[in-house]
Amino acid sequence: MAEEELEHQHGKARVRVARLWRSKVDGQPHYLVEWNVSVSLISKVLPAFTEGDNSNIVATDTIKNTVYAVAKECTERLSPEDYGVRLGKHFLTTYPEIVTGSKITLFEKPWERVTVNGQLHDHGYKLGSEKHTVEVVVKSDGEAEVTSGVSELSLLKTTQSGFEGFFRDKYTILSDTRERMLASAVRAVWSYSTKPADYQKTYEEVKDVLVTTFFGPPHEGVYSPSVQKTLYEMAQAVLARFPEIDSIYLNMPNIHFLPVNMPTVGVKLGDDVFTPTDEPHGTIEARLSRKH
Ligand SMILES: O=c1[nH]c(=O)c2[nH]c(=O)[nH]c2[nH]1
Repeated sequence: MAEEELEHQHGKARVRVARLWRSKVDGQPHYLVEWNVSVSLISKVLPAFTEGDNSNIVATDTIKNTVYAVAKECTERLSPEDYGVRLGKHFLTTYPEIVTGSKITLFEKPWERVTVNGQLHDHGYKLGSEKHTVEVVVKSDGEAEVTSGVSELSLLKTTQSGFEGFFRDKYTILSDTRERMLASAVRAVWSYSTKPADYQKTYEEVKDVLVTTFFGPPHEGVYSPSVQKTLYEMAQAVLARFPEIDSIYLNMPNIHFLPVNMPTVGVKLGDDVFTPTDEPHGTIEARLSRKH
């Protein structure tokens, strides 16, 4: 056989990790980052390719867990660059006989602290990605029926959320909790009984009422016992504030941030390292209308 050369690498791509730094002092803000991390290792595993000898493979599952474990070890807030350097070096120092190089690529999701009543919220975050949506239907009488809405209003709070006391049967695994992350990409659509003075201003104000009700006051927040209850309170707040709105539909996926649990390396369930997941997600929706 002709001489050959095999260049190879392996790793794990698109590991999503959310790192939450809870304040050491009560009543101080929480800091959250969400990173999407890919790792590729250059290592001495030629026999794995040529002979089926796996003995030197650092499993890609182990690589994924390392992303979480190193995030956990970062006890102080740090930049994605500093995290990347720490993670990349970790593989060379942990497996000096095997790993000869590492490449880390990552991006940070642009979660920003939300402003409520003119103040930065202690545990509320938002992605600046929402869209103002409109539907206009013109009937044969020439009248225009306008519905306004907002979509992709991505909100996340790092505490003041729980879910407990739900129906249990043999298929139920979920534990009760009074401490979890709550994230949603809110879609709202509302209709008017009378034309508002200013559609744009009403849109901004409805959005503000939705956001303020979701998060509660800037420091203490407000406890959410479920997405359902929070959705209802958001809809009620809009109808209470805007007499010209006669109905509002809210669609609030429950976007799960699953606590990572790796007791062997000190990563404890529900603590400060999470896997954000897009799918599957809970779907919770309702319409609240005034009774005429
Ligand atoms: O707020 C929630 N509502 C649910 O209906 C539900 N179901 C679930 O598994 N988690 C949650 N959370």
